[in-house]
Amino acid sequence: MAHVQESIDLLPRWQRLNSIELINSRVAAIPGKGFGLVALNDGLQASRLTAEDVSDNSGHDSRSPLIFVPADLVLHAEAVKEYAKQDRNFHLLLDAAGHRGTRGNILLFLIVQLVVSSRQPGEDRAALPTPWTDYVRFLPADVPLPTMWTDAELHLLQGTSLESAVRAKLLALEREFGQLRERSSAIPFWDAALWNRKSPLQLQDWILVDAWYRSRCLELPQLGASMVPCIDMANHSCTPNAYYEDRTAVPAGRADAGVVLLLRPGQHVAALDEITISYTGSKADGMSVDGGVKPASEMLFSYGFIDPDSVRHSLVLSVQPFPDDPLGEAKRHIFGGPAPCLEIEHLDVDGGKDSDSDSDSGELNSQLPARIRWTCPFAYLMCVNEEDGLNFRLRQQTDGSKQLRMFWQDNDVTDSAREFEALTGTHELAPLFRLRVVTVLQEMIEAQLECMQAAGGDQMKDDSDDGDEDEVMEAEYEGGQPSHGPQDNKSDSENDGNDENDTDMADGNISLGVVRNSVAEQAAILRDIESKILSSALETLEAERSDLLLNSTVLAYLVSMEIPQNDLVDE
Ligand SMILES: C[S@@+](CC[C@H](N)C(=O)[O-])C[C@H]1O[C@@H](n2cnc3c(N)ncnc32)[C@H](O)[C@@H]1O
Repeated sequence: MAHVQESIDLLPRWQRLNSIELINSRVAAIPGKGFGLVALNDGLQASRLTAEDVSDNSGHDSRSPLIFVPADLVLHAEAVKEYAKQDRNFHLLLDAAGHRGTRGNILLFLIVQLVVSSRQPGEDRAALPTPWTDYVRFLPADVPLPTMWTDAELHLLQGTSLESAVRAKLLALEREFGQLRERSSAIPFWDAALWNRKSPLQLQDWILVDAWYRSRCLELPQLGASMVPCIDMANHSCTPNAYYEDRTAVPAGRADAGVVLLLRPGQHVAALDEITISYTGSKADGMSVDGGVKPASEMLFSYGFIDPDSVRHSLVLSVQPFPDDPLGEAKRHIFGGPAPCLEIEHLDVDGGKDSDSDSDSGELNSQLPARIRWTCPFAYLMCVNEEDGLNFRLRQQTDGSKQLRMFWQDNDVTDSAREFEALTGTHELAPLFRLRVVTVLQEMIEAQLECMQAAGGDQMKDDSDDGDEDEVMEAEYEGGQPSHGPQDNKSDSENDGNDENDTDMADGNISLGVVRNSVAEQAAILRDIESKILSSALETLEAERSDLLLNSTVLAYLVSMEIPQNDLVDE
C-alpha cells in the first residue's frame, strides 16, 4: 500500500481545523532530521524570545505553551477503545486481533487510519475517519529505524549488539503481520477492506506504523504511552530548550485539557531557532528518568540516529550455555527468563570522548577507578559443573508432577540461580571459578569483535567520509530482493526536510544492496562506540585474568590437575 506523504504546507490548516495551537512556533524542514519545530517571532527579527517573553506575548502565566494539543487528539490506549465504541467494524477487528496491549492497539488504529487515508477513488471507507486519518499523511514514509533499512544496510550491524535485536524485531513484526492477516481475513468486511483491495496491506506498512510508534511515542504520566500530533514533530537534543507536559488531568471536557510543549525556564530562542526536546530525559533539569542518556544501540533502534554526545557507553550481548555442556539445558531452564546476557558499561567516557583524551570528562572518572563495569549472572552458572558440586534432581510434587531442582554443594539453590556469583564467591575455589568466568567472557568478546571486523564496516565508513558527492553506495553485498526499505514516492516539497534522502530515494525506492550515507554513518557510529567498549572490556578482563593466574588457589589447582592455563574452561 502506498503511503504518500502530504505536503507539510498543509499542516497549519489541519492544526486550525483541530484546534491545535502553535504559539511562536511552526513545523519546518530541518536538514538531516526530516521536519522539526522552529521558533517564530512575529516579525521581531532581532529580538530574542525567553520563556518570560513568550508569556508576555500570550498574556498567560509564565508556563504558557509553545504548542497546545487538545486531549481528544492524543492517541493512547483508552482513545483506541473509545474509537472502537464508535466504529463497530473496528471493534470487531480489535476483538479479532486480541487486544494486544497499548502498542498493539495503537498500531492497529494507525494501520486502519493509513488504509482510510489512502482510499482510492471508488473504494468504500474502511472505518470512521478521525483527525488521525489526515495526520498520518504528514508522517514520514521513510523512518530511519533499522527495521526499515535495506538488507545491505542491515549487514552493517554485523557484530554489533543490534544485529540480533533487529533480526528478532523483524521476525516479531512479520509474525504480528501474519496474525493480523489471518485473523482479519476471517472477517469478510476486513478481508475486503485490507486484503482484497486494489492496493492491499503489506508487511512494509506494518513495519512503518511500528516505526512511527517507536520513534514518536511519548510517555505521559496520565495517559501512558501516547502519540501527540505536532508535538511529535519536535526533534531531540541533549541540550533541549523545550519539554512537554501532560495537562490532561483537569476535569473532563475542559477546553484546556491537553498536552503542551513549553519552553524551558531561562531558555532563549531566537527566530528560526530549532525547538528541541530530550528523548531520554535531560541531566540539566532533573527531568531525567535514566540519567539523561540511553545506550547508542537503543537510540538507533528506537529513533534511527545516535547523538554521540549524549549516549550511555554500554551494550548488552546475549549469552548461551556451552553447546557441549550436558547440564546446559537444565541450567538455562532453572535460570529462567529474562534471557541470559552480558552487560558491559564503559564508565569513564563522557560526550563520546575517552577519558584518555579528556582529563575533565565525566564525574564518574574521578569517583570510580574502574573503566569497565560488567555483569553476567549466567556466566557463573555456566562455569561450574558436577565435579564442582553442581547437580540437578527431579522432585516429585504432591500433585504427581515432577519439578527440576538445582543443588550447589548439596544445598537446594533453585531459587538463587541468578546469584551464582555470590554462591561461588564463598567457595574455597572462588578465584578459579572467577577465572573461568573471565576467560569465557573474554572469548565471547573476542568473537564479537572478530565478527564486527569481518563485516568490513570500517571500509564503509571510510567510503562515506571521503567527500564523495555520491550519496548512495552500492554495498559489496550479495543478497536477494531487499526485504525491507521504504517504498513510497515523495514529491519534491514533501522531501523538503530530507536532503540526504532526496538522493537516497531518487526514484522513491531503495533497491538491492543500496546503502544510504546517512545510514552508513549511523551504523559506523554504533560500531565505533561498541568496538571501543568491547576492546576496553577485553583489556579489563585480560588484566584480571593475568592477576588470577598468579593466585595461589588457582596455581595449586592447575598443578594438582595438570591443566595448561589456557584450558581452564574446556576442562
Ligand atoms: C518524534 S520524530 C521528530 C519529527 C521528525 N523529524 C519528522 O520529520 O517527522 C523523531 C524522528 O526525528 C528524527 N530526529 C529527531 N531528532 C534527531 C536528531 N537529533 N538527529 C537526527 N534525527 C533526529 C529521527 O528520524 C527520529 O526518529
